[in-house]
Amino acid sequence: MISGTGITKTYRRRGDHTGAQDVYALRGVDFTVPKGGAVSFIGESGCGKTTLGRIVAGLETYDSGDVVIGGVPMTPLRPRKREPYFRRIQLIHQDPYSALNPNRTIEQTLRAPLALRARQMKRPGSWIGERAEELLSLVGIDPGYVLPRYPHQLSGGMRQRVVIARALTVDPEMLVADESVSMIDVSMRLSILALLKDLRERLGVSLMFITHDIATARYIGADSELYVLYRGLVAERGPTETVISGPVHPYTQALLSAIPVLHGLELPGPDRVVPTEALDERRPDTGCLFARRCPFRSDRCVEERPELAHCLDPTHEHACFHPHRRQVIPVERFTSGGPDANGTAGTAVNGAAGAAARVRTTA
Ligand SMILES: Nc1ncnc2c1ncn2[C@@H]1O[C@H](COP(=O)(O)OP(=O)(O)OP(=O)(O)O)[C@@H](O)[C@H]1O
Repeated sequence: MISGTGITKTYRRRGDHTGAQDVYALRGVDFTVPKGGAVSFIGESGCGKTTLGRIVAGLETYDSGDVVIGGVPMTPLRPRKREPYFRRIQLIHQDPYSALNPNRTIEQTLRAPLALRARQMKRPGSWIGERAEELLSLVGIDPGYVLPRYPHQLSGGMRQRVVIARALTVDPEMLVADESVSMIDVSMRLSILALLKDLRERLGVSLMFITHDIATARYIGADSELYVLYRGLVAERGPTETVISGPVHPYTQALLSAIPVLHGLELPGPDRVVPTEALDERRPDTGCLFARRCPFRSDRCVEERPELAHCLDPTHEHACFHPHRRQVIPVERFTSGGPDANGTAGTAVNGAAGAAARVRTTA
């Protein structure tokens, strides 16, 4: 199990004309990824998703809180002692092209980490080549074709599979997929998501999915958990289907209503939620961070910050003083008819969101 408690991260910037600049990227995030489980983090740009993923993968420092890997808290450990733990968590970058060294063939790319692994596991040299082929087959590409080639000779989808194969060289406990399908051709997206889902089932590897796309979060597993991040805090969390079908926090409702195939919230209606705001993360706001955009705002929201609290279902939590339960009515087809602009695979992925197409007030 991998968890985080109270993780905060503030980027210190040198001041511009407005003075001192601290950017509050994470303001105290708790999460748990069970062994073999899948957890998605969604939220709009700048809410801290990537920062959290990088912290969990050991690639970014944090100010306070802790990351606990297999029961071992990382904060008290010296950086060198943390390394073997963080190696169990592998980040899959959103851009498979920049993630691979253009001057190395795929064989060279895989050999380096596998040689290290062979030493750790006391395997003979012949194991390295065999394992490289095995891993490429596992991610669904022909080793004979791919091994001698350079990244630029492969399609984006193939490159992303190579990146996943490289992540698997260390036998990770968890993969952190940060918008891992956002930069590849839409026709390949669904197959990469299917691959990650398949790896979870076959290898028991946990998945931490970072995305702005609720449909991607939904696709990755019916048993997964969804965390909705807003300005560095968890606004709502719970089983993915529960959150999508009964969003409680007004921000989650606004996110759902923003999906193009949705009809929007009937009450209060997306027009009553201020849809965008030039986020200024340099202000240490008091009260609820969503208050300025929220149609349900009260004086208490402005003065006091809501903590996560249980909904009726104890696995479902929200940070709102005025939770309004709404229910999503699944629809079978797009009402607009025909595939969307994303093409066939995009339709399939977004089709999952299409099922969450109407939201109505139940309480
Ligand atoms: N290296 C950095 N220096 C200063 N500020 C940073 C740095 N990295 C991120 N930030 C700021 O921290 C906040 C959170 O950024 P982060 O990239 O984690 O958000 P995100 O939700 O992943 O956004 P996106 O979906 O656009 O990638 C943003 O306000 C961002 O501008």
